[in-house]
Amino acid sequence: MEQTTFNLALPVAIGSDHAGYEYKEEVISYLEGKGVQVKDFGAHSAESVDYPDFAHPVAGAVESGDYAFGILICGSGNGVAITANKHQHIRASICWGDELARLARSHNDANVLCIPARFVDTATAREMVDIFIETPFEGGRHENRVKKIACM
Ligand SMILES: O=C(CO)[C@H](O)[C@H](O)[C@H](O)COP(=O)(O)O
Repeated sequence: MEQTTFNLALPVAIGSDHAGYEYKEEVISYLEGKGVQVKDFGAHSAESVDYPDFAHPVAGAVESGDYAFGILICGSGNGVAITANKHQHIRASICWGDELARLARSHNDANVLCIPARFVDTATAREMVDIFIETPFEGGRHENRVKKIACM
C-alpha cells in the first residue's frame, strides 16, 4: 500500500473547549503562518463551555471528507478524544509528545490530533502538529488492524 499523508489543499478543522482555547489560537496562527488553511469551529473565548459542542462538529467535518484532518484541544485531551471517537470514521488520538504523534499517524492512521493543553507546552503542541502532518500511515501490517477498528 502506498504511504499516505494528508491533502493540505483542504483546510484543517480545529476546535477546543475553554481549556484549549489559547492553544487553539496559537496553533491556528502557526498553521496559517505556514500557509495552511484552517477552519475554526470554536470555542471563541476562554469562557467555560462543554467540549462535545466543539468536538462533534470537528469530527463530523473530518468525516465529510472536506477537511484534511482535525485538531481538538481540551484540558486533558480525554473529553474531545472520547467524543470524536464516537464517529465511525474518526481515529482521534491523544498525544503529549513527538513520538506519540508520529505513532498515531504511522501505526494508527489517526485523522484527529487531540492535544491536552494542561499537560503540554505550546512548543510541543506545534511540534506535534508538524509531525502529524508530515508522518505518513505506514500501511502494511497496520492496515488490517486499522480496518478492523471500524467493523461494528
Ligand atoms: O474533557 C476534559 C477532561 O476529560 C477536558 O480536559 C476539559 O477541558 C476539562 O474537563 C475542563 O475542566 P474545567 O474544570 O471545567 O475547566
